[in-house]
Amino acid sequence: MNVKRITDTAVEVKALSKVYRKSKGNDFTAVDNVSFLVRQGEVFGFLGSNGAGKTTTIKMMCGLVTPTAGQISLNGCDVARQRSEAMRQIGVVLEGTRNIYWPLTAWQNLVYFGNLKGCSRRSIQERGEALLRELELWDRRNDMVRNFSRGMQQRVAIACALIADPPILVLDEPTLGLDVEATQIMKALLSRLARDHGKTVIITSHQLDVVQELCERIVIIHQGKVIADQSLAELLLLFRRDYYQIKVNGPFLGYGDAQFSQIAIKEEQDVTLLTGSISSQTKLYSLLNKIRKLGMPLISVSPVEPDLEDVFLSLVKNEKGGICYANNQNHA
Ligand SMILES: Nc1ncnc2c1ncn2[C@@H]1O[C@H](COP(=O)(O)OP(=O)(O)OP(=O)(O)O)[C@@H](O)[C@H]1O
Repeated sequence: MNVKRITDTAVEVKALSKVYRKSKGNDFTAVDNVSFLVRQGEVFGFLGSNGAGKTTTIKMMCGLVTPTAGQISLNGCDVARQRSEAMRQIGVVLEGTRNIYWPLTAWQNLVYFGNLKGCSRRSIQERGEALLRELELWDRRNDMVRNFSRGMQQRVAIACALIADPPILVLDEPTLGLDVEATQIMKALLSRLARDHGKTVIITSHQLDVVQELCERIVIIHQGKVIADQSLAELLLLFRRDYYQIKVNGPFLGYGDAQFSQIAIKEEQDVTLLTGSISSQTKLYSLLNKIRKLGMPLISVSPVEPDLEDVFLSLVKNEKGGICYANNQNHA
């Protein structure tokens, strides 16, 4: 049992915490006792609202931030104690930073990062060509990346992260700022990397439709703590029985009313859609009563299948945080 778990696990994050020391003792806990596993070869989603602690966790995984407590192991190599071996396991593309050099060509970037990671000249030539062909950039290899579209720059960054052939690839917001076509290309690429090349792909994203399409398993963190750790299928089932959509005519008139605090509100042309987890008939009738009192004409009430965005909002909006804690770490 143990052996299977060790060989199957690509990333093990155990009781990880990060406290940022601030002046006058105002310390801030960005990551709070976080544990999760990522299996080899899976596409894994690491989700959370702004400021939840995702980037801090990822930076600890790739050795850029030192944890206050806890351990991270990458394919069995401890990031703190076997640093160089652990770093050989992982390629990272961080969001909001220049992961590649804009005045260099795509090819020069690959050579630069290949050298930095200690790859031989031959392996840079062979792997660099294979990567650029796979990412459909071979014909543009001699163009400066400054002149590339954002989607192409993102693909060059992924090629550079993969030049030393690490088994784990971590991508922070891989589809941010990409148009529909570039997003499709990126999604297909990430699926292929896991399916055909056996890579473990970890992504963070606020684009939950992308995550829903790609990821087999998902961890959600909120205020530094894990609030869900499930397969996508299990997450989607969490609120299935008590998820309703209420359709009313006209604009929403209940902003600021606490009764709607956990309901997603979407105004669409002449109608408003109120969607959320309504866990009892009493709550449903009380909500309908409120809608009547506010003078919003009711069109329909129907049970709906929640998507990942609905589930995410229900978990994160839950005032008690953690009450919906959904955990399934049984990977054996
Ligand atoms: N170097 C730092 N010093 C102090 N606080 C920091 C530092 N880096 C991050 N934080 C704080 O830690 C918290 C978590 O930040 P982090 O960047 O990990 O969140 P995130 O989940 O990646 O958010 P986003 O989705 O907005 O990128 C935030 O409140 C942030 O302000």
